[in-house]
Amino acid sequence: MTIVLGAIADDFTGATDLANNLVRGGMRCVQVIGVPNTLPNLSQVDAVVVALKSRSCPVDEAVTDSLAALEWLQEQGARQIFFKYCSTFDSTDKGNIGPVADALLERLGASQTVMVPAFPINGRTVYQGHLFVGDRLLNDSGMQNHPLTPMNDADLVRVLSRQTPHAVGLANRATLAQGAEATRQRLATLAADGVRHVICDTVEESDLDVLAEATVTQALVTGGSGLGQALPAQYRKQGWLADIAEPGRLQPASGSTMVLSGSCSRATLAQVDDFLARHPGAGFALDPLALAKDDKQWEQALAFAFEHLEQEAPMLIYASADPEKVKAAQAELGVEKAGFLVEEALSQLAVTLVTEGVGRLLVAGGETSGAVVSALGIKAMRIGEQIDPGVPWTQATLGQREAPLSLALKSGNFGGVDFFTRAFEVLP
Ligand SMILES: Nc1ncnc2c1ncn2[C@@H]1O[C@H](COP(=O)(O)OP(=O)(O)OP(=O)(O)O)[C@@H](O)[C@H]1O
Ligand SMILES: O=C(O)[C@@H](O)C(=O)CO
Repeated sequence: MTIVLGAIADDFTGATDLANNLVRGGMRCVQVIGVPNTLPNLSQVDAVVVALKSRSCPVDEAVTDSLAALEWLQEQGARQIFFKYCSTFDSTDKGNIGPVADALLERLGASQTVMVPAFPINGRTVYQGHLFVGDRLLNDSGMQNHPLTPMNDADLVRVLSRQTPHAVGLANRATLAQGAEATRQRLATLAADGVRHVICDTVEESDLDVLAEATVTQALVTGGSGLGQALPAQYRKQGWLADIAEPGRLQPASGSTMVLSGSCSRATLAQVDDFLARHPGAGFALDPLALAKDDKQWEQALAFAFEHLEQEAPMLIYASADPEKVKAAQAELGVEKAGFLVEEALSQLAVTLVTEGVGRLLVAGGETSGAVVSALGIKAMRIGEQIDPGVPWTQATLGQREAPLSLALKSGNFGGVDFFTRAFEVLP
């Protein structure tokens, strides 16, 4: 039994986002953390998403890890490879989207791939190659303040051209409106002209269906999870998928609840405020400047958490802060150290508190989720019910727990304003 789709995700929340859409498309999907040391049982699996922490690491590391994931997915017989990155194209002029896509194409012996970041249901659209978040251009959406990958240019052809030596082209909406065959022709014409990466307009969900039909036989596709919601139907048309599988049912959740947030996105800041308004006194703020001095603040956070564990009360521990505070910490500590201090503190709190009884854990932020999940030693996750578009509940088996850990990894920009409260209400 071979798998149909093998996906390589550049962060952990993006991995669960894509896995969620594949499951909602009727595929049996498993998410693994990194390349597995031991082969999981894939006999009843149609798609595997390999979650990496390769979005903001050095380019060479991102390429090496992505190629290792590709090799493993090819060994599982994947018919198509999907490189999943952020719907807001989170990257810098160094990469890592361009260099990783180039390396995957070269290893696959392919000459072209499509770049489809859009996820219209969550307000991510592309028009004439320009990325919008809602009605704002990317560089005016708040993503210009991202702590690690500030996005200051919405023109994706220009952005990607700074990351790769190869030609970047555009398949615009006028082409997509003519249907899948016209889109295929456009891609072929661009390929004949040596264009290796094609940014694809996407304004409505129907554009994703056209792109999925036009690219289902391409060795590599890349983008956000939106394309992942359209591809399963095309796999069925190809005869690669037998039936529509029901979403996996998670086991009943158990243990105390906890929210950890390292995301500084506008959406997450609003979710933090909403939680604190609903649960006065249930939040503890971490500050990287304090964390840099000594262990005092971390110990205070732990004491806060133990107090709430005893009361079985909801709790939020967060470093989420407005751009001015983030920039001040980065100015004093450096971007990388500030980020590391927060990720380290949150991940170590997660390890201690899961051992002490937390069984329902919500983590906000992709890099933050990567640090927490890796510190917990999680190797694979089952995908459950969707909470909001792009964010499902998942479950993972941990050595130290009899019952599985219920885990929601929330992409920074996703989820309704009441997400930190409502997520636990929809958990089975
Ligand atoms: N107060 C702070 N000062 C400086 N850096 C911070 C602060 N709080 C969080 N960070 C860092 O900012 C980064 C946030 O990235 P993360 O990917 O976790 O969130 P996000 O980008 O909003 O989520 P996503 O990637 O899912 O969109 C992390 O490295 C985190 O450690
Ligand atoms: O596509 C998105 O926006 C998310 O899945 C993501 O990548 C968050 O890091």
